[in-house]
Amino acid sequence: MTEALKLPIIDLTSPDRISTASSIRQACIDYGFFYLLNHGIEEELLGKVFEESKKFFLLPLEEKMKMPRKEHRGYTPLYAEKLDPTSSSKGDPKESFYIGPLEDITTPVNLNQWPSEEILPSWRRMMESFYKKLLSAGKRLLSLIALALNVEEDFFEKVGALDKPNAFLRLLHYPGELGSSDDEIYGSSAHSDYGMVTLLATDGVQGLQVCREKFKQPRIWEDVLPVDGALIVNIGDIMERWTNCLFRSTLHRVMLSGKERYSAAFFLDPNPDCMVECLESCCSESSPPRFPPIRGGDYVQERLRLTYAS
Ligand SMILES: O=C(O)CCC(=O)C(=O)O
Ligand SMILES: [Fe+2]
Repeated sequence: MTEALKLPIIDLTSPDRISTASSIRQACIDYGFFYLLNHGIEEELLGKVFEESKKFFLLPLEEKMKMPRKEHRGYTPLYAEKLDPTSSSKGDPKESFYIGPLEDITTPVNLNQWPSEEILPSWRRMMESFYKKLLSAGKRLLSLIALALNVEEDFFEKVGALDKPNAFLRLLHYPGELGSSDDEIYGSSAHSDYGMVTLLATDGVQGLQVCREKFKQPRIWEDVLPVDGALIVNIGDIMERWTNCLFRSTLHRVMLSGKERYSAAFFLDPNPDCMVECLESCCSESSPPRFPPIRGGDYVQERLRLTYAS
């Protein structure tokens, strides 16, 4: 049995930033998840993004396989990824498409791959516009998160996290038909996200679940229902490290229901060279740093290597 969780709702445009920051702090301590309203992504754009996403995933496999995931950009077919590396399944039954930074960070050429304009004419323009708006919402949110952590609101800029952040937009498609093995009910198996924050849009089909106590057995899973007009935001492992586990990077998964599902996750990771080191406001003599400092890029790289290992 699962219960639906009543997550806090945060308004990105609220003029009372101090009270918003305080609500964010509580949400990140209690759940590591919240809903975000007034994020600046119009419903019309979101509708078009899902339409275009659907068109892409409907292409023949051989067309999609012309852009296999390379440098973490492009298409991943069904079962390519196993988010829970301890699971015995052959991989997660979902397909996806990754779009990386529009402005490249370490290379002179942009590494993104795009479907041909002849096949999907407005696809690239639409996804680029979506990416930019998500990045802008993410940056505004991080200034509130900084306030929530009792540091200056431009903290994440000052430490270099937001100077060309390593942000990835991932379009996801979960199939409508259920597979034959027991493991195939998990469209995304249990995992936490790797970066600072994730902003998630869904097509309204239910499936996301969270487990608030990741170290407790048996695990208790609660549904996160879609809320009209809201993005679902969650804290990632890098933020958990920064905050010495004050903010939780909560375990989550997607259950397949037999109903096709589309979603789009925006993983806002810091610039790879940014050092992630316990905030002074999150440690004390009685609560020393739990993790050594690490380069953001090294941390994320290792996590990705594990999920795409087999
Ligand atoms: O599709 C979803 O609702 C969530 C996907 C997810 O958690 C992920 O890709 O990290
Ligand atoms: Fe996730």
